[in-house]
Amino acid sequence: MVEVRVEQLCTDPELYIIRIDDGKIRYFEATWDIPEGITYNSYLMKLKDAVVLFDTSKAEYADLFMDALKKLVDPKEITHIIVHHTEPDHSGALPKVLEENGYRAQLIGTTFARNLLQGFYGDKVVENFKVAKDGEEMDIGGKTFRFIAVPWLHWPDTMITYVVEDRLIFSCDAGGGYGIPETIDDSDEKVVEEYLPHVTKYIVTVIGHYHKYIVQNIKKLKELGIVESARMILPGHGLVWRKNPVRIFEHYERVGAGVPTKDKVLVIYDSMYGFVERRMNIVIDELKKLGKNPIVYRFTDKEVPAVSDILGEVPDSEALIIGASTYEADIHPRIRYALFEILDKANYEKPVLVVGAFGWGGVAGKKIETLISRSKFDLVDTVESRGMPTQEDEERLREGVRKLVSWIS
Ligand SMILES: Cc1cc2nc3c(=O)[nH]c(=O)nc-3n(C[C@H](O)[C@H](O)[C@H](O)COP(=O)(O)O)c2cc1C
Repeated sequence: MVEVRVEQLCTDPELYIIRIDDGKIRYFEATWDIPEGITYNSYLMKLKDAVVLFDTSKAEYADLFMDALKKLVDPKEITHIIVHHTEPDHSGALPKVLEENGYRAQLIGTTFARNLLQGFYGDKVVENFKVAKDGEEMDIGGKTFRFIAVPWLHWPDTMITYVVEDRLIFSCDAGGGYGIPETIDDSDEKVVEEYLPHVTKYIVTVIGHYHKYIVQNIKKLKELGIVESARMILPGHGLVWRKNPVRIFEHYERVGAGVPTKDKVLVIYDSMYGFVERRMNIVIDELKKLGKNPIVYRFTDKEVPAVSDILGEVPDSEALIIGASTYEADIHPRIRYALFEILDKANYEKPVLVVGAFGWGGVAGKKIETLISRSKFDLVDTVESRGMPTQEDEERLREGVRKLVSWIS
């Protein structure tokens, strides 16, 4: 189901959110399973002699968006449209808004944003585009709007807006998450607790490839002194942060840095006929004996977990154990894909134990070893053997887990 929510966030300045709750989407960016859905947040600020729109929505929901917008303002009255990020989940409805606005509004964004919009929607859309330089300030409707570039959060075009007098941070993708929270803001702790894992999953799947920029850009914002004193952080997805605005960026920092949750070990494996699974049961048993908390994802002939969920588990794991069978002289395809995405999106300095099973010649273990050695992960050991695990295999597997655990502590 798709719904639109419009709420006034504050009276001074007069600020509204237009939130499209997309419960229809299944695969964000045509890749990431999100049964939890997503919201696209746009904001409207009415000032003395200016009406400012911050981002829009997806093209698919342009009519829904326009109907909601028209309840707040005549589109012709919009004087400025701030484009923080041009990915079409935020810019898709822009051509429609401009059409109904009669192309009167000035667009504000980075040079990259200008070029991307032109590529997506043509020349007319960028006819009245003002390029904002990093740190540049503009007086709009009697308020100081400061534009701060945050490249790679999540594209090269991305910037945030800080409204100086009101200490408001419009952060677009930075500070966003998957899910359709019941509330608009972070006032309900239960809602926040349920939402934060969706934020982690969003960070890894969407921005994970650039996760070093998360830490860098949030450091930059902190050094500018705008985070600690922010009255609200208003992202392009998910909750608005006003009870505790710093919390969302602290969460982003923790995910970006891969800060572990004590004792959490992520265990991923495939098993076609149960041989890898027998090994993983030994591994899980040993982990539990050592007081660890294994979080297990298995690919079998009955279960196929979403890789997006697996990715969301990586940043706060202390370590990973990957089990794979050899499949046509390669890594089993499900683990190959999951591993490829982990190494691309969730590449952290964390120890890894590799477990393998084969029929006639082990290849998966060696291939995983090579991939791990080229990543930030640290290979602790590879325990690979043929068919049914023997007593000796069991001892090697338990020893491998002990090595992994001593690596963590
Ligand atoms: C389609 C298929 C391809 C396989 N390819 C290989 C291979 O190239 N080399 C090999 O040593 N074993 C191969 N095997 C055997 C498996 O690696 C072996 O049976 C392993 O123990 C499977 O563990 P599992 O039942 O937990 O998946 C293959 C098995 C299947 C079903």
